[in-house]
Amino acid sequence: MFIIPDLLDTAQLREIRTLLAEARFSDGRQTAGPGSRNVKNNLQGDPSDERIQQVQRQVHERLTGHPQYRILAVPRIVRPMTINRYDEGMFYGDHMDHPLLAGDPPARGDVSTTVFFSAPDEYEGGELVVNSQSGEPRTFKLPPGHAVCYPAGTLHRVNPVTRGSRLAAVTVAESRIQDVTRRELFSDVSQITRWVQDVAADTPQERLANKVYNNLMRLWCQP
Ligand SMILES: O=C(O)CCC(=O)C(=O)O
Ligand SMILES: [Fe+2]
Repeated sequence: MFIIPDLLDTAQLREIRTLLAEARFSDGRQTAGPGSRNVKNNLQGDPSDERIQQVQRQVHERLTGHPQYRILAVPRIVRPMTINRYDEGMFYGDHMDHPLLAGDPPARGDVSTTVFFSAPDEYEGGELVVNSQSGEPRTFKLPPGHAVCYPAGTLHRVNPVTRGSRLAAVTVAESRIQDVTRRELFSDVSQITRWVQDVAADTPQERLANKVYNNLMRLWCQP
């Protein structure tokens, strides 16, 4: 699980909020699977609305190009963003994101992401609660523009919003490395390799670090 601070800057957030103020939203239950239909009560941006498409594209581009996301999620396929809105009384109860993502190309769900658009003081409730591997749940109510990524196989929920409205974008990605422990180890190795490349360019140590990194990639990464 990791946080990407300031994935979106103030100007982008302002533009997104302006677009979403006018955009069409429809009942999120329409896209819920059988396992989550009864616990889902939110609104989703209508993907046929040009304003929604613009927000989807902008956030997707920022996320998929972000160095921290690339290193930590090792994404292969990142699904289009879904724009979620929770007005007063809305929530999304405990559920898991679907392991197989329909679409072209089909993908496996490995890493889920929420990008927060609303400031924490604009709404009450609405926390994203993610059950971690150890069973101790973690609660997120992040500043606008921040993102949180967590393994798609963890149970999570959005608490009922009791005042105001909560806007966020979510997506699920297939990682080049399915196993979460390997993914973390690979991210660590890629970070230390970059550091060695910086401080010890053209040394046997750099060549060794590159070798380990490349061979781990060959061993674990799906092309
Ligand atoms: O809005 C969120 O933060 C997460 C929503 C969610 O879990 C989902 O759309 O699958
Ligand atoms: Fe979810």
